[in-house]
Amino acid sequence: MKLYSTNNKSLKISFKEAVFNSFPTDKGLYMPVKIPQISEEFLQNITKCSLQEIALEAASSLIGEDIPKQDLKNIVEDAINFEVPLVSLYDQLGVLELFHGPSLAFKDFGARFMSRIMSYLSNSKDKTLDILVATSGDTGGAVALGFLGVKGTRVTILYPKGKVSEIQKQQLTTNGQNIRALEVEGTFDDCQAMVKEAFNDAELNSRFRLTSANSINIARLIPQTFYYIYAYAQAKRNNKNNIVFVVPSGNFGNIGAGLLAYKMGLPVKHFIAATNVNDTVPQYLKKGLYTPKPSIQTLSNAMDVGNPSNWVRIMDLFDNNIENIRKTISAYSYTDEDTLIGINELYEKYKYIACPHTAVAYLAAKNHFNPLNYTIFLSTAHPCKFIDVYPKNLKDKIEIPEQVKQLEKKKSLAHSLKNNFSDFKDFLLSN
Ligand SMILES: Cc1ncc(COP(=O)(O)O)c(C=O)c1O
Ligand SMILES: N[C@@H](CCOP(=O)(O)O)C(=O)O
Repeated sequence: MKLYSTNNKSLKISFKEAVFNSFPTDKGLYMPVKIPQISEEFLQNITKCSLQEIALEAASSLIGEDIPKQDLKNIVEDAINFEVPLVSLYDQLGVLELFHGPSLAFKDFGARFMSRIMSYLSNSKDKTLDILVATSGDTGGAVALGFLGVKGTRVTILYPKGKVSEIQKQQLTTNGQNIRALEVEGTFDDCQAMVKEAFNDAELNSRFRLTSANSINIARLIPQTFYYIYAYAQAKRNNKNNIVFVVPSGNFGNIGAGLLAYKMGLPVKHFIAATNVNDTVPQYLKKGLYTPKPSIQTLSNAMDVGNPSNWVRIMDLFDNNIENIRKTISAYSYTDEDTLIGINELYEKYKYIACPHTAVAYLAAKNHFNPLNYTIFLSTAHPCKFIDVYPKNLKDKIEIPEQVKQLEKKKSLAHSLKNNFSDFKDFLLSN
C-alpha cells in the first residue's frame, strides 16, 4: 500500500511509514494512492461470508503486500473477535451495533487492529513507541485497552476536563502500566491541536518515537471499513436493497471509513452524517463555507468536535468538489433536546435503548426516510457509558456489563494539564 498526503499528492510513502509517522509534516492526512476494488465475485458471495472473512478481504486488498495474508489473518482474527449484529427495528430500518467490544464503543475496531499492526511492524530493537491520543470520550478508552501491557509502547491520552462521562473517565484514567492520562483544561479540539503540534515539534521528535492512535492514523480507518461491508452482507442476507448508512459523526473518521468502502465499490445508495450542535459539516454542505468553530458541550459528548480531522480525507475522496459530495452525503444536526426525544422515541416505539450518539443518528434516519431504501443507523456505544443522560425509567433498564462494574473499584491516575502546548511538551520531556 502506498500513500500520499492530501496536501502533497506527489509524495509516496509506505504503509509502515504512515502507521508510525501518522501525521504528515505538511499537515495533510495520508490517503491510499490507489483504492482497490472489491471484486464482483466477492460481492456475489458476500452473504456467505463471516465478519472475519470480510475483514481479511478488505484489509488485504487495502494493505496489499506489506503484510503477508496469513499474518494479516491472524491479526484480524485476534483483533475483531466480537459480534456486530444488525438489529432490525422494522422492515426498512436497522441498527448496526458496534459496541460489543471490550471498551463498549465502535473504537475497539480501530484500536485493537492498530495495536496489533503496530506490534507486528515494530522491531524489537526500536525505541519505545510513544502513542499520543486526544479523546472526547471513547477513543481514549479503546486505545488504552488495545495497548495495555503491549511491550515497547507507551500511551499518553489527553481528554477535556469535565467533558467526558464518568465511565469514560474511569476507562481512561484507571489503567496504569504503560497508559498515562492527562486531564486538560480545555476542549477536545484543544487536546487534538496539542497532539498535532507535538508531531511537528523537532525536539519532541528527536527525543521520542511519536505516533498517533487517533483516526488521523490510516491504521484506524482500515478496520472501520470492515463493519460497513459486513452490514451490507447482513442486509443482503435479508434481501434488502438501496442501503443508506446513517453515521453519528464528530471527527468524521467513522463515516470516512464508510466512504472509503464505498469508493472500493461497496454498493451503498447514500450516506448521512448526523451531528449534534457541533455542526461544522452540515453547515458546510448547506452553505458551501467550511468554518470550524470551538466545540460546544453536549449530551453526545464524543461528537463534540468543532474542527473534524477527517473532513480533508472526505474532501479528497470526492476530488474536493462539494457538488460530488452532496450527491453522496447528506448531513443533519440536532440539539440535546432533540437527542432526548430520539432516545425516548426509540424506547417507546421499539423498546430499544440507544446511547445519545446513536439517538442523533436515529433522528437523521427519520429525517431522510424513504420507504424504497433500507436505512441502517450505526449504534456507536453502549448506553451504560452515558447513564446520567437517561430518565429514571430507562436508567433502571440499562444493563451494566461486568467490566464496567470492575472500573468503580479502581483508582483514577490522571495528571492535570493547562491548555497550552508548552506545558504538554514539558510533561512529555520530564516524564
Ligand atoms: C459513541 C461515539 N459515537 C460517534 C462518534 C463520532 O465518530 P467520529 O469521530 O469517527 O465521527 C464517537 C467518537 O468518535 C463516539 O465515541
Ligand atoms: N469522538 C472521538 C474523538 C477522537 O476521534 P478519533 O476517531 O479521531 O480518534 C473520541 O471518542 O475520542
